[in-house]
Amino acid sequence: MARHWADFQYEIYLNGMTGAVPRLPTDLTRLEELTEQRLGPGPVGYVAGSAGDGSTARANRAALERRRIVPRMLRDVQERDLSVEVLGRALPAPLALAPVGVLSIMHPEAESAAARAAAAQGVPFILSSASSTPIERVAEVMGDAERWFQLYWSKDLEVTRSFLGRAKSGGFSVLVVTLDTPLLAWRPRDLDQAYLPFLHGVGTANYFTDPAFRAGLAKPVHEDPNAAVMRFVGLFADPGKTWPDLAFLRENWDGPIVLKGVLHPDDARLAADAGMDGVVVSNHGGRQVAGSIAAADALPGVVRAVGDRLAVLFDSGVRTGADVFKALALGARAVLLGRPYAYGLGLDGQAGVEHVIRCLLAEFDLTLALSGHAGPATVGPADLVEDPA
Ligand SMILES: Cc1cc2nc3c(=O)[nH]c(=O)nc-3n(C[C@H](O)[C@H](O)[C@H](O)COP(=O)(O)O)c2cc1C
Ligand SMILES: CCCCCCC(=O)C(=O)O
Repeated sequence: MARHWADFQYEIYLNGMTGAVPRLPTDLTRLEELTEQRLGPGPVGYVAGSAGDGSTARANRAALERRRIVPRMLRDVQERDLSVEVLGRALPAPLALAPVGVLSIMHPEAESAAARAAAAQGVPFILSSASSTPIERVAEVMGDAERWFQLYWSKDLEVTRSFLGRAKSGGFSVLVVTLDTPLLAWRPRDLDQAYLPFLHGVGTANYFTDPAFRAGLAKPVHEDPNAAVMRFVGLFADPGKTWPDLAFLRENWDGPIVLKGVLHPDDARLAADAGMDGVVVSNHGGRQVAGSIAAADALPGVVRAVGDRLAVLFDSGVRTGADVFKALALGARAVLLGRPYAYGLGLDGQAGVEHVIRCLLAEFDLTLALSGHAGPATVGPADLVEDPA
């Protein structure tokens, strides 16, 4: 019998009989405010902030909220199975943790704690190439759990080659290539505080320990940390890349490749034509193009264009189990979760991330059941209407 994620609610109520209440809120939309109270304004601003006037981040939420579920009754939802197949992998639920860089600003155990939490709950962890923890150290704590690697496609070919090799050796099986960050966007919340973690003593150890990255430095990182930071900022991405360049990645990675940050159906078609295996419909949580289309509004067009050729994943704005349901109804195979798990990490380390995963999936399980579905396979556009308001 498949795991019933909804049982978490009775675990909470039963614990309550001894007077215990959850350490963190079960409504994940409350985590941001709590993190803000507990951690300094710089780190929280970096995580919570977005591009320009914040309109894209707001639009992400509005596009999900505008769509309403129309529940169906009397459909035998006693036994439920949330598992899905994504890119040839059997996942216990349609969820993965999105790549989030420099997690040490949230918690000293950073990516290791988040990866342990994902592994404990059976959810894939997508390690950012801008992580505070080297690939190898994250791999060590993950046992044989599912792990994917996110690549910022560097200007330096040798650094890219080195990352691909290290990720492969560490058992990372899917490559997620982020396309929407060839430059860092205009982010007023960080600018007003003149705070960017990478320039404020929070190194990306993943780069700083990389042999190809270090080979380009005149002095060891500890002797000239500023030079290391400037080399990172100068090469982490490459605004000069174009679609034909994907051939290099296809030749140098033998597992599935997923392009993250696709919003236009034509870009999704180009991804399929380039031999990619999937796309993440995402606007980077509203952190890149202020004024861009909400990710949930872009999803149906991408699904129509390539849903039969590529695995279509989704992120940006997912905060509730109902959001996961809505993304699937719009055609996503699975969703990635960003900020909420970073807040969970900041508030309670590994336990906080596990709490976030369990709350989200319990609520998703209940949303499915209460809407008349025993699993993700039967969820579709007919389950949603657009709120006219
Ligand atoms: C603090 C922070 C750092 C991020 N770092 C990365 C990164 O290193 N690589 C990447 O592809 N996306 C990165 N993202 C974007 C996430 O992967 C994801 O697309 C986004 O957070 C989803 O939106 P949500 O936060 O509303 O769930 C980052 C997001 C945040 C909030
Ligand atoms: C100058 C390095 C920027 C890394 C971007 C990390 C990220 O994806 C985000 O902040 O969003």
